[in-house]
Amino acid sequence: MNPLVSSGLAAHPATALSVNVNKVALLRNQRALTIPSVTRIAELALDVGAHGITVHPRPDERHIRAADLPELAALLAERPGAEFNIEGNPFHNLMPLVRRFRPDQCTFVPDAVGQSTSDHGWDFAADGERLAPLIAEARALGVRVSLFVDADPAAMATARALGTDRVELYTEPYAAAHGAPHQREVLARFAAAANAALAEGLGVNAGHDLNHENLAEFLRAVPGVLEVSIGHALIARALELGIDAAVRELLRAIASGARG
Ligand SMILES: CC(=O)[C@@H](O)[C@H](O)COP(=O)(O)O
Ligand SMILES: NCC(=O)COP(=O)(O)O
Repeated sequence: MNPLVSSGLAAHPATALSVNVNKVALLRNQRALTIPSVTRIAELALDVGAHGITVHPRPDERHIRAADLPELAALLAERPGAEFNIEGNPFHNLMPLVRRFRPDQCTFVPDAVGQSTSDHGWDFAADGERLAPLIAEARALGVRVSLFVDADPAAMATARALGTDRVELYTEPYAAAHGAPHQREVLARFAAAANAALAEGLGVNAGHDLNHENLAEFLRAVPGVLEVSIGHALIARALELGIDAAVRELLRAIASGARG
């Protein structure tokens, strides 16, 4: 049963929380040591109710390394229902990892090799033709595919035609608008994009710069969000509160958003 429901945090199955552990690896990589342990933090997050773990092993291995994935995959394999989501650019280093680890989900992100962080969704006019066979390959391996997209309702029919299972709405524009006068307008755009995706039969994920302060409002305004992946702000909060409390804080925000 969904931990949110079993824990009483939600009256019904709600949006799943996937904890992104990139920033644990970023800190670990500053020394030739094994602490903080990416796998241990992932384990603690799952223990307190996170639905899954997300990693974004970038080609330069600035944080998550390919060597981190076997232990994480083994941890998740021990947890029935817990999901492993591997993000990356399928034209760079992602596909060999998808083929080897066959995660529950892979999220195709159009980042350039040296890009400082993810900051835009796919340009299907430019890349759609190259994406389609890779989407088909991942799905044939039994891996759900999610495409990282901007909140553009007009792009959802193309996303569907490319064969993806889900889209992940890039939420930094919402996070940047949170609390500002134009927040309502920005949320309306995200709601329109989510409704367009749902109308195409796509699942809706969301992520980037979501946090305990902005998450509930997002979920109240944007329909059908199956999964949020949250990393940077969660790990920052965990430095203050501890990982248990930081994850529980987000689970409460999800439950609050689900209640409307
Ligand atoms: C795709 C996305 O928005 C994030 O999942 C991404 O993993 C952030 O990457 P960094 O942690 O390297 O900023
Ligand atoms: N896909 C978004 C993600 O995994 C984490 O993004 P962030 O919370 O680190 O901005």
